[in-house]
Amino acid sequence: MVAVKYELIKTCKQTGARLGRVHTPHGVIETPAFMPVGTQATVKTVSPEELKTLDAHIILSNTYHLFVRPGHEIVRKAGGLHKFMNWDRPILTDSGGFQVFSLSEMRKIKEEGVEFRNHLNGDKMFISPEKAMEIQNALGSDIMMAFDECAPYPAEYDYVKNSLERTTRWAERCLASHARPHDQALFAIVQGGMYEDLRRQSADQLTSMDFPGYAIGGLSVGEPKELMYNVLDCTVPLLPANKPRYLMGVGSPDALLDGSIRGIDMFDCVLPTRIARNGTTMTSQGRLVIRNAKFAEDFGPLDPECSCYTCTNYSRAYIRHLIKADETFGIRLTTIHNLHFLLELMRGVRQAIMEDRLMDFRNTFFAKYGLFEN
Ligand SMILES: Nc1nc2c(CCc3ccccc3)c3nc[nH]c3cc2c(=O)[nH]1
Ligand SMILES: [Zn+2]
Repeated sequence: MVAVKYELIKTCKQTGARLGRVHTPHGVIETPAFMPVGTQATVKTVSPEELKTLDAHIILSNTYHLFVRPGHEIVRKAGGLHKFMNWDRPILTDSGGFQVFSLSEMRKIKEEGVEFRNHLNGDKMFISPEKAMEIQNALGSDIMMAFDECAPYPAEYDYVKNSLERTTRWAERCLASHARPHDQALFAIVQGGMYEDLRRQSADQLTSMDFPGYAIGGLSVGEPKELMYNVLDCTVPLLPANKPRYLMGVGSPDALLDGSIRGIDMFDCVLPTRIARNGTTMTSQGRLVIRNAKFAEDFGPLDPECSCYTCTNYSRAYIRHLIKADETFGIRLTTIHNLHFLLELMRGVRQAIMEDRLMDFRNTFFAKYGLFEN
């Protein structure tokens, strides 16, 4: 049996969105899906039981972070990441290249791999495609990402072309050093920057190697949203319809909707957990910054339309007090709400695809969501 199998349930008649299921050794992921990020083997401040209550089907973690701390050998000795963090549902791990570039100083890219300094203690370290596979194998993630280079934005055409060709060679090396193809699926990552012909070159080279799933990388790196959508419009059709498509690093509510409409199945984003830590919440009327003085005596729920643990049991005034007092419980409450908000949004997307009304669902959401901003 292969590690990951995609089941296409139906395609929305109004849009290019698909309803599907990704079957993995640790369970099924209903798609389109939002995947919470747990970079250091925890979705910050939230327990696995709470994640199950929120009905998160899969969580993400990071090769780079677990390599530099505590070290992948410790996780391997613990019996793998599922055991280590007490999460028995699917786990996807990123391959580390992106994090090296966003976190560590003095990194050097070579054909062999990437040399960098451990961002915690300055030690010189090295990750190659083979090393990235060894680490993810030790972690035991259900879905591993190929070792790639996410080209910076903006970047020269020639740089992006050389970079995507190296990423393709690295993907071949990942495939060649894949120890457990029956338990762990290896997804390739399409690069090519914002150049349509380079996206096509990257997609054609990688789809010819027949991976069980494909990610679209090199986006959500500071480019304007419409540029991201242009890249999606030219890249998604090049990917096989019978495999999952994962848009890396994308998770704002509007992008989840417009990415789903363009046929993306899996999304990740640190946004819901990251903004929660400074008290910013996503509500049906848009972003609400709970620190704002106007909520000091507001004893209503964060979001009157939300049924999550936070909105059922606590008031804006109380959450504002906790965040102002830097109380961890306040961050737990905003994180639980934000995760519920995005997971609930994707449940709505899946229901709308089932009923062929995703464009209506999107337009209704957009009409309300911007209210708080202006
Ligand atoms: N390997 C890789 N990762 C990316 C991430 C991290 C996603 C991630 C996965 C798992 C855990 C955390 C983050 C990106 N985030 C924003 N844009 C991104 C682009 C890429 C990319 O091109 N390649
Ligand atoms: Zn809520």
